[in-house]
Amino acid sequence: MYRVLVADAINAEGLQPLLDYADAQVIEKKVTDTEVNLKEIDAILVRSATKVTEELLEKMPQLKIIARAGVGVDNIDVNAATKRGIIVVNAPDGNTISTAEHTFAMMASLLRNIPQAHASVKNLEWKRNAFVGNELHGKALGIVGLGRIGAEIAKRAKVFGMTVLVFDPFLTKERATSLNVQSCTLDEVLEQADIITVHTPLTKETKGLINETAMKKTKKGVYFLNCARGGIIDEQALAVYIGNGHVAGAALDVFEEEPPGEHPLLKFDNVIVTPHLGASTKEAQLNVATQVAKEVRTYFEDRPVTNSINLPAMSKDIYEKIRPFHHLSKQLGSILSQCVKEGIDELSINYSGSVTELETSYLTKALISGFFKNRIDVHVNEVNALLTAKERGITVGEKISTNSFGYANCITVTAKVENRQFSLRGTYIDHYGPRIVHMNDFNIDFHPEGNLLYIQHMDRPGVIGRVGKILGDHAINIATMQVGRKEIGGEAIMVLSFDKPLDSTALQLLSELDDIVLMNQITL
Ligand SMILES: NC(=O)C1=CN([C@@H]2O[C@H](COP(=O)(O)OP(=O)(O)OC[C@H]3O[C@@H](n4cnc5c(N)ncnc54)[C@H](O)[C@@H]3O)[C@@H](O)[C@H]2O)C=CC1
Ligand SMILES: O=C(O)C(=O)COP(=O)(O)O
Repeated sequence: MYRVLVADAINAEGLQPLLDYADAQVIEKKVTDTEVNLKEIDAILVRSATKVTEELLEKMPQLKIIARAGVGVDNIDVNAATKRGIIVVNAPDGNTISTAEHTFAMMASLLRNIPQAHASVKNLEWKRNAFVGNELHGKALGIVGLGRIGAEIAKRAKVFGMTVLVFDPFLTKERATSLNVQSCTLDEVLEQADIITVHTPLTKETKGLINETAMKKTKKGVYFLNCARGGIIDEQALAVYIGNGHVAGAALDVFEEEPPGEHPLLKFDNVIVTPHLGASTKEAQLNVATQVAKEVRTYFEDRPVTNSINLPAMSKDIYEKIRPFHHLSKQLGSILSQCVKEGIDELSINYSGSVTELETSYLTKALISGFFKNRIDVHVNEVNALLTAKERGITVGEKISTNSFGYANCITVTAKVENRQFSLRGTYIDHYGPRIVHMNDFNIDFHPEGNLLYIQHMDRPGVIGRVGKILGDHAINIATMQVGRKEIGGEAIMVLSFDKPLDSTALQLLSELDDIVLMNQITL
């Protein structure tokens, strides 16, 4: 039974995919609630209120997936989650329209003094001259960050007869042309725009992007909007520039600290505010809740999630194609780990044939996770595989080659240790399954499943017989046996499979046999 903690106010109807799932128990409580046993939680659903810090993650050893019912993941320590192999997903487009509409409503309100006029009339006043505003029509709107929300705002601004100037370092010419916006530098936006609105995520690069130096470059009478994240526009600088009359007004939905408390910006009449309401519509909340509930359920059902922040995205079709190779990669990693017991310096993975058409980086991560399974205490999966290898000083190399050794597809992995290397090659044959076809320079052919014994020995008469006798004496039934050699009388290998693992006495006797060079029991 999976335990899912819904830690923030998430639309109840949207949670239905999880409530309907027999293998999940949904607990709607805050992380600080003493009734919640954080140690048992497998999945957590949050909005922006709950801060998923490294400290919180330490208290949740079972946690497998963090789902953000919204866009911004700045309240989640994604690096700490990744290190622990915890998948982070969000709902990237469920609240785009709501946030764009809210920003537009704020912009119109700001230029027409609607909140101030509303309060005045409610106060039984009728001051028509006090609230003379400005038209949006004909104004230059500067958009910083032309992603999903920025683009929806640009479309609306065009309909209102505004010129749209955009600063987004990742904006392509094609996208700028198709949205009919002018691609600019940040300075051009600052110098030319009448109204500036920010729509980037909050990152190290965007924190304080609009600071005092930036504000100095703006036109006198400029308006600012922040419906993205507190801190992208430096609050102190804004207060100074509103205070000295350079900035005509600001509309803020978000703050560096939420709620902002006694904030200097709240004292200005020309600063209008909402309590982080961008995504707060029935439609958006239903969208984002449904999206993340489905994602978490998908994850529990062992299918690929779509909107992960720390895993490559994969459609259902692609996943079906990659699935057999994913399994083969894990098995290759696991066999390698059981055959090379010492610490390794390098893992090189070579893909050839049809498998190269797939997302091989995902297979590399699967192979590494198979390698670390049962080797280290940390739970390693595709999320933290590369990071774990790096932390342990293992260099990982991935190559694509044209030689597939006569097979339709091939994955070859070589582990380099100080003075030796060990390689393995696997293939997936349709309607037949995964096969290991090459092991440490020997051709072989076996199914990588169950209890196996790998023996490297001298190719001399009687070796196979002596191995058989020891196993027979211990009443051990050999299920399958494959042999391979390079030349007569040289070294050879055998791979045997059994119904159950060998006991230590049989293993000891086998290892003492003359002519046996290397022996490894493999459990898959
Ligand atoms: N007020 C609210 O309730 C809501 C706020 N948001 C905030 O809005 C942000 C944007 O959301 P979306 O448009 O959905 O995200 P998005 O990922 O589609 O767009 C972000 C854009 O910012 C651009 N960008 C990144 N770094 C930049 C930089 N240094 N300078 C200029 N542009 C940069 C990216 O290229 C991208 O085009 C979210 O990260 C979130 O923090 C989102 C939803 C609701
Ligand atoms: O989706 C986002 O990034 C938002 O800021 C919305 O936040 P919320 O879920 O309303 O707390």
